[in-house]
Amino acid sequence: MNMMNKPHAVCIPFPAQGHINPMLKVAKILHSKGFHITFVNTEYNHQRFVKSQGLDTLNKYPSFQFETIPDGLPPPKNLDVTQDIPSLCKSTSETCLEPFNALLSKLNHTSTTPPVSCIVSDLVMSFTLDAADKLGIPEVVLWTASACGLLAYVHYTTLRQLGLFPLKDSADLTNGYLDTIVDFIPSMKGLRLKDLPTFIRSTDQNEIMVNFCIRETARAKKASAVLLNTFEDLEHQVITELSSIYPLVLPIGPLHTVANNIIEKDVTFMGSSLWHEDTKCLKWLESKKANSVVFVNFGSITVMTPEQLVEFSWGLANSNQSFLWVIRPDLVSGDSKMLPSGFIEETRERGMLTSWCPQQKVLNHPSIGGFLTHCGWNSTLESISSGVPVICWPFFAEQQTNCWYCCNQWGIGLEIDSDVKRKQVEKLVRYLMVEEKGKEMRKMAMVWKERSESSSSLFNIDKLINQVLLQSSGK
Ligand SMILES: O=c1ccn([C@@H]2O[C@H](COP(=O)(O)OP(=O)(O)O[C@H]3O[C@H](CO)[C@@H](O)[C@H](O)[C@H]3O)[C@@H](O)[C@H]2O)c(=O)[nH]1
Repeated sequence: MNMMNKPHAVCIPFPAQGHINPMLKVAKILHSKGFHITFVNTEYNHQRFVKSQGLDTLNKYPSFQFETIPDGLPPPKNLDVTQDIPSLCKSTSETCLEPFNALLSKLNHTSTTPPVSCIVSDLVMSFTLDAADKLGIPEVVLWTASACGLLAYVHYTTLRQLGLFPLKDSADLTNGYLDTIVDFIPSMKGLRLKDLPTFIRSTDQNEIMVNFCIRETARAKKASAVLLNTFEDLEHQVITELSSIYPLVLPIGPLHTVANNIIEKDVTFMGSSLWHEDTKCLKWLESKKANSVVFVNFGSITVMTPEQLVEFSWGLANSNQSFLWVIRPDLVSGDSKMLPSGFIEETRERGMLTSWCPQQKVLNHPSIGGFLTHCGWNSTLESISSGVPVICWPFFAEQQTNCWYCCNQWGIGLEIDSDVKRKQVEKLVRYLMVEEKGKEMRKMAMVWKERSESSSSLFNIDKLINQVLLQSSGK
Protein backbone atom coordinates (compact mmCIF):
# COMPACT_ATOMS: atom_id res chain seq x y z
CA MET A 1 0.00 0.00 0.00
CA ASN A 2 1.23 3.51 -0.81
CA MET A 3 2.58 4.94 2.45
CA MET A 4 0.38 8.06 2.31
CA ASN A 5 -2.77 5.98 1.83
CA LYS A 6 -2.25 3.90 4.92
CA PRO A 7 -4.57 4.30 7.91
CA HIS A 8 -2.57 5.99 10.67
CA ALA A 9 -3.03 4.92 14.31
CA VAL A 10 -1.54 6.99 17.11
CA CYS A 11 -0.93 4.65 20.07
CA ILE A 12 -0.42 6.20 23.48
CA PRO A 13 0.19 4.12 26.62
CA PHE A 14 0.07 5.26 30.24
CA PRO A 15 3.75 5.90 31.05
CA ALA A 16 4.61 2.73 33.02
CA GLN A 17 6.18 -0.57 31.96
CA GLY A 18 3.07 -2.70 32.60
CA HIS A 19 1.09 -0.42 30.27
CA ILE A 20 3.73 0.10 27.57
CA ASN A 21 4.19 -3.65 26.99
CA PRO A 22 0.61 -4.48 25.93
CA MET A 23 0.20 -1.20 24.00
CA LEU A 24 3.33 -1.93 21.98
CA LYS A 25 1.86 -5.34 21.11
CA VAL A 26 -1.33 -3.68 19.85
CA ALA A 27 0.77 -1.22 17.84
CA LYS A 28 2.80 -4.05 16.28
CA ILE A 29 -0.39 -5.97 15.42
CA LEU A 30 -1.90 -2.92 13.70
CA HIS A 31 1.38 -2.28 11.88
CA SER A 32 1.35 -5.83 10.55
CA LYS A 33 -2.22 -5.28 9.39
CA GLY A 34 -1.12 -2.33 7.26
CA PHE A 35 -1.39 0.66 9.61
CA HIS A 36 1.14 3.46 9.85
CA ILE A 37 1.98 3.72 13.57
CA THR A 38 3.00 6.63 15.75
CA PHE A 39 3.83 5.38 19.25
CA VAL A 40 3.79 8.15 21.86
CA ASN A 41 5.94 7.80 24.97
CA THR A 42 6.62 10.41 27.61
CA GLU A 43 9.98 12.14 27.24
CA TYR A 44 11.33 10.43 30.36
CA ASN A 45 10.35 6.93 29.27
CA HIS A 46 11.54 7.54 25.72
CA GLN A 47 15.04 8.29 27.03
CA ARG A 48 14.93 5.00 28.94
CA PHE A 49 13.57 3.18 25.91
CA VAL A 50 16.35 4.52 23.68
CA LYS A 51 18.89 3.45 26.31
CA SER A 52 17.53 -0.11 26.56
CA GLN A 53 16.56 -0.73 22.90
CA GLY A 54 19.00 1.50 20.98
CA LEU A 55 18.11 4.41 18.70
CA ASP A 56 18.80 2.43 15.51
CA THR A 57 16.23 -0.18 16.49
CA LEU A 58 13.57 2.43 17.09
CA ASN A 59 14.29 4.32 13.86
CA LYS A 60 14.39 1.24 11.66
CA TYR A 61 10.94 1.51 10.05
CA PRO A 62 9.53 4.74 8.58
CA SER A 63 6.02 3.36 9.02
CA PHE A 64 6.58 2.74 12.77
CA GLN A 65 7.67 5.96 14.37
CA PHE A 66 8.13 7.16 17.94
CA GLU A 67 7.14 10.59 19.26
CA THR A 68 7.13 12.06 22.75
CA ILE A 69 5.15 14.39 24.96
CA PRO A 70 6.16 15.68 28.43
CA ASP A 71 4.57 13.93 31.43
CA GLY A 72 4.24 17.17 33.40
CA LEU A 73 6.45 16.00 36.29
CA PRO A 74 9.91 17.25 37.31
CA PRO A 75 12.54 14.88 35.84
CA PRO A 76 13.55 12.12 38.31
CA LYS A 77 17.21 12.18 39.39
CA ASN A 78 17.68 8.55 38.39
CA LEU A 79 17.06 7.37 34.83
CA ASP A 80 16.07 3.87 35.86
CA VAL A 81 13.11 4.17 38.20
CA THR A 82 9.35 3.83 37.95
CA GLN A 83 7.79 7.22 38.65
CA ASP A 84 5.24 7.72 41.43
CA ILE A 85 1.93 6.42 40.05
CA PRO A 86 -0.58 8.83 41.73
CA SER A 87 1.62 11.79 40.66
CA LEU A 88 1.66 10.46 37.08
CA CYS A 89 -2.12 9.98 37.08
CA LYS A 90 -2.62 13.55 38.25
CA SER A 91 -0.09 15.13 35.92
CA THR A 92 -1.06 13.22 32.76
CA SER A 93 -4.74 14.04 33.21
CA GLU A 94 -4.04 17.70 33.98
CA THR A 95 -1.19 18.56 31.62
CA CYS A 96 -0.94 16.20 28.64
CA LEU A 97 -3.88 17.23 26.46
CA GLU A 98 -2.23 20.36 25.11
CA PRO A 99 1.07 18.75 24.02
CA PHE A 100 -0.87 15.77 22.65
CA ASN A 101 -3.06 18.09 20.54
CA ALA A 102 0.07 19.85 19.31
CA LEU A 103 1.66 16.52 18.37
CA LEU A 104 -1.43 15.43 16.41
CA SER A 105 -1.44 18.74 14.58
CA LYS A 106 2.26 18.34 13.75
CA LEU A 107 1.64 14.81 12.41
CA ASN A 108 -1.23 16.09 10.29
CA HIS A 109 1.02 18.72 8.76
CA THR A 110 3.92 16.39 7.94
CA SER A 111 4.09 15.64 4.23
CA THR A 112 5.75 12.24 4.71
CA THR A 113 3.17 10.89 7.16
CA PRO A 114 -0.44 9.95 6.35
CA PRO A 115 -3.09 11.93 8.23
CA VAL A 116 -3.95 10.53 11.66
CA SER A 117 -7.05 8.37 11.22
CA CYS A 118 -7.56 6.90 14.73
CA ILE A 119 -6.25 6.91 18.28
CA VAL A 120 -5.55 3.86 20.42
CA SER A 121 -5.12 5.14 23.94
CA ASP A 122 -4.66 3.64 27.36
CA LEU A 123 -8.05 3.74 29.11
CA VAL A 124 -6.49 5.73 31.95
CA MET A 125 -5.32 8.48 29.56
CA SER A 126 -8.85 9.67 28.84
CA PHE A 127 -7.74 13.22 27.98
CA THR A 128 -6.99 11.72 24.57
CA LEU A 129 -10.75 11.35 23.96
CA ASP A 130 -10.99 15.14 23.79
CA ALA A 131 -8.22 15.20 21.20
CA ALA A 132 -10.00 12.55 19.08
CA ASP A 133 -13.24 14.49 19.40
CA LYS A 134 -11.57 17.67 18.20
CA LEU A 135 -10.27 15.92 15.06
CA GLY A 136 -13.47 13.93 14.52
CA ILE A 137 -11.61 10.60 14.45
CA PRO A 138 -12.43 7.39 16.34
CA GLU A 139 -10.64 6.39 19.50
CA VAL A 140 -10.48 2.97 21.12
CA VAL A 141 -9.14 2.52 24.64
CA LEU A 142 -6.97 -0.33 25.87
CA TRP A 143 -7.46 -1.57 29.44
CA THR A 144 -4.16 -3.19 30.38
CA ALA A 145 -5.21 -4.87 33.63
CA SER A 146 -7.70 -7.71 34.18
CA ALA A 147 -11.37 -7.49 33.19
CA CYS A 148 -12.25 -8.32 36.83
CA GLY A 149 -10.07 -5.39 37.87
CA LEU A 150 -11.96 -3.06 35.51
CA LEU A 151 -15.36 -4.21 36.78
CA ALA A 152 -14.23 -3.69 40.37
CA TYR A 153 -13.06 -0.14 39.57
CA VAL A 154 -16.36 0.59 37.81
CA HIS A 155 -18.07 -0.28 41.12
CA TYR A 156 -16.02 2.17 43.17
CA THR A 157 -19.02 4.51 42.80
CA THR A 158 -21.28 1.83 44.33
CA LEU A 159 -18.89 1.47 47.27
CA ARG A 160 -19.11 5.19 47.82
CA GLN A 161 -22.93 5.18 47.56
CA LEU A 162 -23.15 2.32 50.06
CA GLY A 163 -20.86 4.14 52.50
CA LEU A 164 -18.15 1.46 52.27
CA PHE A 165 -15.72 4.11 51.03
CA PRO A 166 -14.18 6.15 52.63
CA LEU A 167 -13.40 4.00 55.68
CA LYS A 168 -14.86 5.46 58.89
CA ASP A 169 -11.68 4.91 60.86
CA SER A 170 -8.12 3.87 60.09
CA ALA A 171 -8.64 1.01 62.59
CA ASP A 172 -10.81 -0.58 59.88
CA LEU A 173 -7.58 -1.41 58.05
CA THR A 174 -6.65 -3.96 60.69
CA ASN A 175 -9.78 -4.87 62.71
CA GLY A 176 -11.24 -7.40 60.27
CA TYR A 177 -13.53 -4.90 58.57
CA LEU A 178 -11.81 -5.54 55.21
CA ASP A 179 -13.07 -9.15 55.42
CA THR A 180 -16.61 -7.86 54.75
CA ILE A 181 -18.08 -9.79 51.82
CA VAL A 182 -18.96 -7.65 48.81
CA ASP A 183 -22.15 -9.04 47.27
CA PHE A 184 -23.28 -6.25 44.99
CA ILE A 185 -20.93 -6.61 42.03
CA PRO A 186 -22.65 -8.86 39.49
CA SER A 187 -20.56 -11.90 38.51
CA MET A 188 -18.04 -11.26 41.31
CA LYS A 189 -19.72 -12.93 44.28
CA GLY A 190 -17.71 -13.94 47.31
CA LEU A 191 -14.99 -11.30 47.16
CA ARG A 192 -14.13 -9.40 50.32
CA LEU A 193 -13.39 -5.67 50.52
CA LYS A 194 -9.71 -6.64 50.79
CA ASP A 195 -9.90 -8.39 47.39
CA LEU A 196 -10.96 -5.20 45.60
CA PRO A 197 -8.42 -2.76 44.12
CA THR A 198 -6.62 -1.31 47.13
CA PHE A 199 -7.15 2.43 46.70
CA ILE A 200 -10.43 2.31 48.70
CA ARG A 201 -8.47 1.41 51.83
CA SER A 202 -8.53 5.05 52.87
CA THR A 203 -10.38 7.39 55.21
CA ASP A 204 -9.89 10.27 52.78
CA GLN A 205 -12.87 10.81 50.52
CA ASN A 206 -10.67 12.85 48.18
CA GLU A 207 -8.22 9.97 47.71
CA ILE A 208 -6.57 10.78 44.35
CA MET A 209 -6.58 7.27 42.90
CA VAL A 210 -10.20 6.51 43.82
CA ASN A 211 -11.42 9.67 42.13
CA PHE A 212 -9.09 9.12 39.18
CA CYS A 213 -10.35 5.55 38.64
CA ILE A 214 -14.01 6.60 38.89
CA ARG A 215 -13.47 9.37 36.36
CA GLU A 216 -11.40 7.40 33.84
CA THR A 217 -13.61 4.29 33.86
CA ALA A 218 -16.69 6.51 33.33
CA ARG A 219 -15.14 8.54 30.51
CA ALA A 220 -14.18 5.34 28.67
CA LYS A 221 -17.88 4.99 27.75
CA LYS A 222 -17.23 7.66 25.10
CA ALA A 223 -14.68 5.48 23.28
CA SER A 224 -15.67 3.51 20.17
CA ALA A 225 -14.49 0.31 21.87
CA VAL A 226 -12.82 -0.93 25.05
CA LEU A 227 -10.05 -3.44 24.30
CA LEU A 228 -9.24 -5.95 27.03
CA ASN A 229 -5.98 -7.85 27.38
CA THR A 230 -7.73 -11.06 28.39
CA PHE A 231 -9.56 -13.93 26.72
CA GLU A 232 -13.20 -14.91 26.76
CA ASP A 233 -12.87 -18.29 28.55
CA LEU A 234 -10.85 -16.85 31.40
CA GLU A 235 -13.15 -13.99 32.37
CA HIS A 236 -16.38 -14.80 30.55
CA GLN A 237 -18.89 -13.58 33.17
CA VAL A 238 -17.03 -10.39 33.91
CA ILE A 239 -16.66 -9.61 30.20
CA THR A 240 -20.41 -10.13 29.72
CA GLU A 241 -21.08 -7.74 32.59
CA LEU A 242 -18.69 -5.13 31.16
CA SER A 243 -20.44 -5.44 27.80
CA SER A 244 -23.61 -4.14 29.43
CA ILE A 245 -21.70 -1.06 30.64
CA TYR A 246 -19.55 -0.12 27.63
CA PRO A 247 -20.80 0.19 24.03
CA LEU A 248 -18.33 -2.34 22.58
CA VAL A 249 -16.00 -4.59 24.58
CA LEU A 250 -13.38 -6.63 22.71
CA PRO A 251 -11.17 -9.15 24.54
CA ILE A 252 -8.02 -9.39 22.39
CA GLY A 253 -5.57 -11.16 24.71
CA PRO A 254 -3.30 -12.59 25.81
CA LEU A 255 -1.71 -9.89 23.66
CA HIS A 256 1.81 -11.29 23.94
CA THR A 257 0.79 -14.64 22.41
CA VAL A 258 -1.91 -13.33 20.06
CA ALA A 259 0.64 -10.90 18.67
CA ASN A 260 3.06 -13.75 17.94
CA ASN A 261 0.47 -15.17 15.54
CA ILE A 262 0.11 -11.91 13.64
CA ILE A 263 3.20 -9.77 13.82
CA GLU A 264 5.43 -9.73 10.79
CA LYS A 265 9.09 -10.46 11.37
CA ASP A 266 9.97 -6.84 10.70
CA VAL A 267 8.82 -5.44 14.02
CA THR A 268 9.50 -8.42 16.28
CA PHE A 269 13.06 -7.15 16.71
CA MET A 270 11.84 -4.32 18.91
CA GLY A 271 11.46 -5.14 22.60
CA SER A 272 9.51 -3.07 25.10
CA SER A 273 11.66 -3.16 28.25
CA LEU A 274 12.62 0.12 29.85
CA TRP A 275 15.37 -1.71 31.75
CA HIS A 276 18.31 -3.54 30.19
CA GLU A 277 17.49 -7.27 30.05
CA ASP A 278 19.93 -9.77 31.49
CA THR A 279 19.80 -12.87 29.28
CA LYS A 280 22.41 -14.88 31.23
CA CYS A 281 19.66 -16.32 33.38
CA LEU A 282 18.29 -18.20 30.34
CA LYS A 283 21.59 -20.03 30.08
CA TRP A 284 21.50 -20.81 33.78
CA LEU A 285 17.98 -22.25 33.39
CA GLU A 286 19.37 -24.66 30.78
CA SER A 287 21.30 -26.42 33.54
CA LYS A 288 18.15 -27.11 35.59
CA LYS A 289 15.66 -29.97 35.45
CA ALA A 290 12.14 -29.51 34.05
CA ASN A 291 9.71 -27.74 36.44
CA SER A 292 12.37 -27.44 39.13
CA VAL A 293 12.92 -23.68 39.41
CA VAL A 294 10.75 -21.07 41.16
CA PHE A 295 10.77 -17.75 39.32
CA VAL A 296 10.47 -14.76 41.68
CA ASN A 297 9.64 -11.36 40.22
CA PHE A 298 7.47 -8.49 41.43
CA GLY A 299 7.05 -6.40 38.26
CA SER A 300 8.02 -2.79 37.69
CA ILE A 301 6.24 -0.95 40.51
CA THR A 302 6.22 -3.08 43.69
CA VAL A 303 8.34 -1.73 46.53
CA MET A 304 9.04 -3.84 49.62
CA THR A 305 10.65 -3.04 52.97
CA PRO A 306 14.13 -4.32 53.88
CA GLU A 307 12.42 -6.60 56.45
CA GLN A 308 10.21 -8.16 53.75
CA LEU A 309 13.29 -8.72 51.58
CA VAL A 310 14.86 -10.64 54.46
CA GLU A 311 11.73 -12.79 54.98
CA PHE A 312 11.56 -13.68 51.27
CA SER A 313 15.30 -14.45 51.24
CA TRP A 314 15.18 -16.93 54.11
CA GLY A 315 11.86 -18.38 52.94
CA LEU A 316 13.42 -19.18 49.56
CA ALA A 317 16.65 -20.44 51.12
CA ASN A 318 14.82 -22.70 53.60
CA SER A 319 12.54 -24.15 50.91
CA ASN A 320 15.57 -25.92 49.47
CA GLN A 321 14.26 -25.30 45.94
CA SER A 322 16.13 -23.70 43.03
CA PHE A 323 15.07 -20.13 42.29
CA LEU A 324 15.64 -17.27 39.86
CA TRP A 325 14.95 -13.99 41.67
CA VAL A 326 14.71 -10.61 39.95
CA ILE A 327 15.60 -7.76 42.30
CA ARG A 328 15.01 -4.44 40.52
CA PRO A 329 17.37 -1.64 41.59
CA ASP A 330 14.33 0.20 43.07
CA LEU A 331 12.54 -2.87 44.54
CA VAL A 332 13.47 -2.20 48.17
CA SER A 333 12.60 1.00 50.05
CA GLY A 334 14.96 2.88 52.38
CA ASP A 335 18.71 2.79 52.67
CA SER A 336 19.33 -0.75 53.85
CA LYS A 337 18.80 -2.84 50.73
CA MET A 338 21.11 -5.66 51.59
CA LEU A 339 20.31 -9.31 51.29
CA PRO A 340 20.84 -10.95 54.69
CA SER A 341 24.35 -12.14 55.43
CA GLY A 342 24.84 -15.83 54.74
CA PHE A 343 22.00 -15.95 52.18
CA ILE A 344 24.22 -15.89 49.06
CA GLU A 345 26.55 -18.59 50.46
CA GLU A 346 23.61 -20.74 51.52
CA THR A 347 21.93 -20.62 48.08
CA ARG A 348 24.95 -20.37 45.76
CA GLU A 349 24.33 -23.78 44.21
CA ARG A 350 20.65 -23.30 43.46
CA GLY A 351 19.85 -19.60 43.38
CA MET A 352 20.37 -16.98 40.69
CA LEU A 353 19.79 -13.25 41.18
CA THR A 354 19.41 -10.62 38.48
CA SER A 355 17.98 -7.11 38.19
CA TRP A 356 15.72 -7.43 35.11
CA CYS A 357 15.13 -10.37 32.79
CA PRO A 358 13.26 -11.30 29.60
CA GLN A 359 10.28 -12.49 31.67
CA GLN A 360 8.18 -14.06 28.92
CA LYS A 361 11.12 -16.18 27.78
CA VAL A 362 11.86 -17.17 31.37
CA LEU A 363 8.25 -18.21 32.02
CA ASN A 364 8.26 -20.28 28.85
CA HIS A 365 11.43 -22.09 29.84
CA PRO A 366 10.77 -25.77 30.68
CA SER A 367 12.78 -25.46 33.93
CA ILE A 368 10.32 -23.04 35.47
CA GLY A 369 7.82 -24.85 37.70
CA GLY A 370 6.23 -21.98 39.63
CA PHE A 371 6.10 -18.19 39.76
CA LEU A 372 6.16 -16.13 42.95
CA THR A 373 4.54 -12.94 41.67
CA HIS A 374 2.87 -9.69 42.75
CA CYS A 375 -0.01 -10.56 40.36
CA GLY A 376 0.36 -7.59 38.04
CA TRP A 377 -1.91 -8.48 35.16
CA ASN A 378 0.84 -8.91 32.56
CA SER A 379 2.71 -11.28 34.85
CA THR A 380 -0.48 -13.20 35.67
CA LEU A 381 -1.42 -13.57 32.02
CA GLU A 382 2.13 -14.41 30.95
CA SER A 383 2.16 -17.14 33.61
CA ILE A 384 -1.22 -18.49 32.52
CA SER A 385 -0.21 -18.65 28.87
CA SER A 386 3.02 -20.44 29.83
CA GLY A 387 1.17 -23.03 31.94
CA VAL A 388 2.93 -21.96 35.16
CA PRO A 389 1.04 -21.87 38.53
CA VAL A 390 1.58 -18.93 40.87
CA ILE A 391 2.24 -17.98 44.46
CA CYS A 392 0.69 -14.55 44.91
CA TRP A 393 1.97 -11.66 46.98
CA PRO A 394 -0.24 -8.83 45.68
CA PHE A 395 1.13 -5.36 46.32
CA PHE A 396 -1.48 -2.80 45.27
CA ALA A 397 -4.15 -1.72 42.75
CA GLU A 398 -6.13 -4.62 41.20
CA GLN A 399 -3.41 -7.18 41.99
CA GLN A 400 -5.46 -8.28 45.03
CA THR A 401 -8.42 -9.02 42.71
CA ASN A 402 -6.19 -10.96 40.29
CA CYS A 403 -4.85 -12.93 43.24
CA TRP A 404 -8.40 -13.84 44.38
CA TYR A 405 -9.24 -15.12 40.90
CA CYS A 406 -6.00 -17.15 40.65
CA CYS A 407 -6.64 -18.78 44.03
CA ASN A 408 -10.46 -19.11 44.03
CA GLN A 409 -11.60 -19.34 40.43
CA TRP A 410 -8.80 -20.55 38.18
CA GLY A 411 -7.19 -23.10 40.51
CA ILE A 412 -3.64 -21.96 39.83
CA GLY A 413 -2.73 -19.81 42.84
CA LEU A 414 -1.70 -19.80 46.51
CA GLU A 415 -1.64 -16.54 48.49
CA ILE A 416 1.10 -15.27 50.79
CA ASP A 417 -0.02 -12.97 53.59
CA SER A 418 0.81 -9.29 52.98
CA ASP A 419 2.77 -9.36 56.25
CA VAL A 420 5.12 -11.91 54.70
CA LYS A 421 6.93 -14.36 56.97
CA ARG A 422 9.75 -16.74 55.96
CA LYS A 423 7.92 -19.83 57.28
CA GLN A 424 4.95 -19.25 54.97
CA VAL A 425 7.19 -18.58 51.95
CA GLU A 426 9.07 -21.81 52.64
CA LYS A 427 5.84 -23.78 53.11
CA LEU A 428 4.06 -22.51 49.99
CA VAL A 429 7.12 -22.83 47.75
CA ARG A 430 7.51 -26.46 48.83
CA TYR A 431 3.76 -27.07 48.47
CA LEU A 432 3.82 -25.79 44.88
CA MET A 433 7.09 -27.36 43.78
CA VAL A 434 7.13 -30.69 45.58
CA GLU A 435 3.68 -31.78 46.75
CA GLU A 436 0.93 -33.56 44.83
CA LYS A 437 -1.46 -30.58 45.17
CA GLY A 438 1.17 -28.39 43.51
CA LYS A 439 1.31 -30.79 40.58
CA GLU A 440 -2.48 -30.52 40.24
CA MET A 441 -2.16 -26.74 40.08
CA ARG A 442 0.47 -27.11 37.35
CA LYS A 443 -1.95 -29.32 35.38
CA MET A 444 -4.67 -26.71 35.78
CA ALA A 445 -2.29 -24.01 34.56
CA MET A 446 -1.62 -26.16 31.46
CA VAL A 447 -5.38 -26.35 30.84
CA TRP A 448 -5.55 -22.55 30.90
CA LYS A 449 -2.54 -22.32 28.59
CA GLU A 450 -4.38 -24.45 26.02
CA ARG A 451 -7.57 -22.44 26.40
CA SER A 452 -5.64 -19.20 25.89
CA GLU A 453 -4.33 -20.54 22.59
CA SER A 454 -7.77 -21.24 21.17
CA SER A 455 -9.35 -17.96 22.19
CA SER A 456 -11.61 -15.78 20.04
CA SER A 457 -9.20 -12.86 20.36
CA LEU A 458 -7.92 -13.11 16.77
CA PHE A 459 -11.48 -12.76 15.55
CA ASN A 460 -11.96 -9.71 17.80
CA ILE A 461 -8.83 -8.07 16.39
CA ASP A 462 -10.26 -8.35 12.88
CA LYS A 463 -13.51 -6.93 14.19
CA LEU A 464 -11.65 -4.03 15.79
CA ILE A 465 -9.87 -3.21 12.55
CA ASN A 466 -12.69 -3.76 10.05
CA GLN A 467 -15.69 -2.61 12.03
CA VAL A 468 -14.17 0.19 14.10
CA LEU A 469 -10.82 1.57 12.99
CA LEU A 470 -11.15 1.30 9.20
CA GLN A 471 -14.90 1.84 9.02
CA SER A 472 -14.86 5.13 10.80
CA SER A 473 -11.76 6.39 9.02
CA GLY A 474 -13.24 5.56 5.64
CA LYS A 475 -10.08 3.65 4.58
O1 LIG B 1 12.42 -8.59 35.00
C1 LIG B 1 11.37 -8.28 34.43
C2 LIG B 1 10.21 -7.83 35.14
C3 LIG B 1 9.08 -7.56 34.42
N1 LIG B 1 9.05 -7.67 33.07
C4 LIG B 1 7.82 -7.37 32.32
O2 LIG B 1 7.23 -6.19 32.83
C5 LIG B 1 5.81 -6.31 32.84
C6 LIG B 1 5.32 -6.04 34.24
O3 LIG B 1 3.92 -5.91 34.21
P1 LIG B 1 2.97 -6.43 35.37
O4 LIG B 1 3.27 -7.81 35.71
O5 LIG B 1 1.56 -6.17 34.95
O6 LIG B 1 3.38 -5.60 36.63
P2 LIG B 1 3.42 -3.99 36.93
O7 LIG B 1 4.59 -3.45 36.28
O8 LIG B 1 3.33 -3.84 38.40
O9 LIG B 1 2.04 -3.51 36.24
C7 LIG B 1 1.17 -2.41 36.43
O10 LIG B 1 0.29 -2.48 35.30
C8 LIG B 1 -0.49 -3.67 35.21
C9 LIG B 1 -1.29 -3.59 33.93
O11 LIG B 1 -2.13 -2.49 33.93
C10 LIG B 1 -1.39 -3.82 36.43
O12 LIG B 1 -2.07 -5.06 36.39
C11 LIG B 1 -0.54 -3.75 37.70
O13 LIG B 1 -1.39 -3.78 38.83
C12 LIG B 1 0.30 -2.49 37.69
O14 LIG B 1 1.13 -2.46 38.84
C13 LIG B 1 5.49 -7.74 32.36
O15 LIG B 1 5.12 -7.72 31.00
C14 LIG B 1 6.81 -8.48 32.52
O16 LIG B 1 7.01 -9.51 31.56
C15 LIG B 1 10.16 -8.09 32.38
O17 LIG B 1 10.15 -8.21 31.15
N2 LIG B 1 11.29 -8.39 33.09
